[in-house]
Amino acid sequence: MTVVRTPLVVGNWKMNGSFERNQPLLESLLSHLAQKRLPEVGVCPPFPYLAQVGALLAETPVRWGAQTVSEHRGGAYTGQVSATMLKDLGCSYAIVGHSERRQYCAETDDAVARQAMAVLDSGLVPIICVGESAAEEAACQTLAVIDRQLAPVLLALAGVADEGASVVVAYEPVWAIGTGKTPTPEGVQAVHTHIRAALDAAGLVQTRILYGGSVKGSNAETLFALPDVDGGLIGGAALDAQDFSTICTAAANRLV
Ligand SMILES: O=C(CO)COP(=O)(O)O
Repeated sequence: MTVVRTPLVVGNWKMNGSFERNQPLLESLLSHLAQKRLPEVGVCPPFPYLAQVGALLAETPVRWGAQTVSEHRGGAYTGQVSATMLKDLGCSYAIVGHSERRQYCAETDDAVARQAMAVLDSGLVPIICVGESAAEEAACQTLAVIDRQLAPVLLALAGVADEGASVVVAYEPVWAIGTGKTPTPEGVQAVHTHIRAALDAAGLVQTRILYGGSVKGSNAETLFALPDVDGGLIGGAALDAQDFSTICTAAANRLV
């Protein structure tokens, strides 16, 4: 049986944007995307801009989501935002376990798995990030690190395997983020093959695997032509409407 996975491109704005800059960026993006064959496309601005972005993107093909989320459902967790609140804001996605959160906010593999389940339980799609550091890559630990990061997620998802289409995994080598460096296409494919096998073994055949880390308009086509790359998670290039739209169009080549 051939499994069809809709290609997906998500822009992670990180801690960038302002009310003033968001509107022209999105208007320009929408005009670049108009009349194009599109994959599924989303943007994840900082929390304060979700309502603005949601209002600008309502009735357009572009969806929106958050960059992190609480693992808790509600209550005395000062400063945290729950998945149901994101749902109220019209979000489609929440990124969890981004390496910047693992690094700067000490998020653990188990906490990331709990966040992913909170997102899933609220009817949103978790985009679960995994990836090795430069030191881990140099020590040939890439696959071991990814297995360790994915293990609690796969355990938590064991009971909800039929929700595979509602889960996304993003492979982001930490050393490729914001550096202009990317693994070779063979290197990307090797890791994606490994993740694909782990997901398939867990019954998550519909789960999409994105690549992230210095994706640009200039390399997107090569990366998205790889058999197990279902799209991309884009940082810096998502802040440039033209570059981001080129990346989106490259992913549309995967549409069947
Ligand atoms: O971290 C990333 C997306 O989540 C990737 O960032 P860059 O595309 O800027 O390398």
